[in-house]
Amino acid sequence: MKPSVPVITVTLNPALDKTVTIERFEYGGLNRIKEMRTDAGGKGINVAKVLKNFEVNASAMGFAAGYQGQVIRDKLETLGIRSVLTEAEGETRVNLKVVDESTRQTTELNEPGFTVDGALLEQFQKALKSGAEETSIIVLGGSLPPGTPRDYYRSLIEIANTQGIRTVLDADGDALALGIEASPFAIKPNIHELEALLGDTFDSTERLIGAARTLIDGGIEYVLVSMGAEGSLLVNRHEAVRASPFPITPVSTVGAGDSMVAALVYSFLHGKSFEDTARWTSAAGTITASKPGTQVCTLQEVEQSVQLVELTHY
Ligand SMILES: Nc1ncnc2c1ncn2[C@@H]1O[C@H](COP(=O)(O)OP(=O)(O)OP(=O)(O)O)[C@@H](O)[C@H]1O
Ligand SMILES: O=P(O)(O)OC[C@@]1(O)O[C@H](CO)[C@@H](O)[C@@H]1O
Repeated sequence: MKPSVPVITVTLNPALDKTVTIERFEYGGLNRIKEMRTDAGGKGINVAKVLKNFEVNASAMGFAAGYQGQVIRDKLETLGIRSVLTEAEGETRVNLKVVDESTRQTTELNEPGFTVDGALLEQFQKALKSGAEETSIIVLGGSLPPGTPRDYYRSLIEIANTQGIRTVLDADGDALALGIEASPFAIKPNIHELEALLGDTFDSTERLIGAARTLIDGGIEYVLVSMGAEGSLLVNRHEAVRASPFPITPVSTVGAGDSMVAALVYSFLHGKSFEDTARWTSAAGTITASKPGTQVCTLQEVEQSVQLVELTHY
């Protein structure tokens, strides 16, 4: 019997994340690297890593190319994550994450990635359709590789909708703007992505809730907005809760947003209350922000800290 796979994550543009730590980053100067690590990255892949830690069976689908693509597959296999990454031509990107120890800030340098063609994209749609037969949630995350039509997420969400599968979209720019036209079940923009999407700035929680409700009126069920150290806001048609993270020493915030997406999926699968969902997503993001490289939170760490998240109801 085939094992049931409740979640598929889609990463069309994966990356080998190379995180370098520098004592004090000097723009325009010579910077000596103190520590370095590489992780399998890309938003959907990070979500799959967290779900693995949360004991949820997930399949990481998408593309990969060349030597770096194989490194990613091998790393996922070592982590015990099932991956179905269709081979593309060229080479998978290396995304450089520079952690400045003095400011605790991370600067990200993301490559565009390999180029894909129409035939490969069509093949992927078919693979997703048949792979999703036993799936209840599909997560679509990250940038689209060059050659991908900007409305590709919309087409994948439409496929999921016709199969009665819930979707969570975490993208920015046109990929997000066009993707939401198909009414994904949930989205997780950060505040900057949301402001860019709606062409406005939101200087109060009330205004932010109003913006989220505009999207909900368009057919999305849940909007989770992340705001870095300022925490997050979870909104649906009836409720809105702001979550303030517990104090941490940020080490590398890369993957923090993806950990929130994974906790959102986990909360949906376990039928958690709206309030608990706000706690779980916040705790997951916060713990990952306190870890080096693209390393992510564990189930035990999140369970131990959910009660430390402070909630404000609106
Ligand atoms: N400096 C910080 N201190 C405490 N918590 C943080 C900090 N930075 C991030 N977090 C936690 O991580 C969550 C997600 O952060 P952020 O809004 O930066 O996500 P993001 O931009 O989607 O990140 P990424 O795309 O790199 O995964 C926040 O809601 C918060 O809980
Ligand atoms: O360039 P994209 O696809 O928008 O984002 C890719 C990326 O920055 O997102 C993840 C963190 O969320 C990293 O693992 C990866 O390098």
